[in-house]
Amino acid sequence: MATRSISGSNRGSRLGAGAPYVFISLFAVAGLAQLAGSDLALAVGLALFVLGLGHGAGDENDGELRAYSLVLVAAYVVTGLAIAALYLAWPVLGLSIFLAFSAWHFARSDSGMDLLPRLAIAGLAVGGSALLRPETTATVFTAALGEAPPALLLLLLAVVGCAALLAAGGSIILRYAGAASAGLAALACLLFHPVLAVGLIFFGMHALPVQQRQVARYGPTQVIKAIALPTAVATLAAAAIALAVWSGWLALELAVALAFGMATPHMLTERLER
Ligand SMILES: CC1=C(/C=C/C(C)=C/C=C/C(C)=C/C=O)C(C)(C)CCC1
Repeated sequence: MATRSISGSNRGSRLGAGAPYVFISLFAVAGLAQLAGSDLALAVGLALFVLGLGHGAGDENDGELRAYSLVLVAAYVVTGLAIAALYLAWPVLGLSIFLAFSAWHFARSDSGMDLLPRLAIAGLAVGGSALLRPETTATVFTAALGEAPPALLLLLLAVVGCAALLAAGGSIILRYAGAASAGLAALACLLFHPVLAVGLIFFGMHALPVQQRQVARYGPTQVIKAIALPTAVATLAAAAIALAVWSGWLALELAVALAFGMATPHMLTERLER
């Protein structure tokens, strides 16, 4: 599948590009969840986001992966809460900024893929569902925002999705490394509930390849030492938030604000050692 790199941009591991089998297995699980109904699709989609938390739980800078210091943890949480507050004050602006950061973050993710498929995957993650499943996407955004999203935002996302679809097609024709993944990302957006499609792209094409690269570069012991505690805390927090929303204790908008807020410092600080 990932047969050739013409850009020469693939340093080190090509796991992300060369592991479509992992992704195909995940895709099959997602397909079963989708067939079982939208509740399970949503649950599996959210679970995939939680499974990917570890890729950003360590402080990876200056060619090293270490545990976050207490000062950095405090700065991270304060920044995350400030962004969550911003999102609650201006949800549409907050969502737009979050999606823009996410696209940038996915596009530069060190997944062993060439640039065009990486751009395709990034564009599909934020705009693929708006293009291919517009009604469900509008419903999900309405629930997340607490208000209907502006038509202009949905249109812009669909345009991004369209460009990304073309980039995925181009990647396949030109047989870039990562083309198979880009094609599967497009298929996911077409076939799956938006949260499941984006969860699959996030975990299978971003978090997992990044984590695999970390293990290859620093060794499993170093990775576990750096990420175990924050991953456990973040996973417990995510489970507590999900439970609180499910039992009606926490408004969904607040949970989404916390999720977007806590993901943003990671996108801003991670240099991915390029
Ligand atoms: C488009 C779209 C979504 C986008 C989610 C994104 C873009 C998440 C990005 C997460 C990142 C980048 C985490 C850090 O590494 C939602 C909210 C699931 C709702 C359904 C449609």
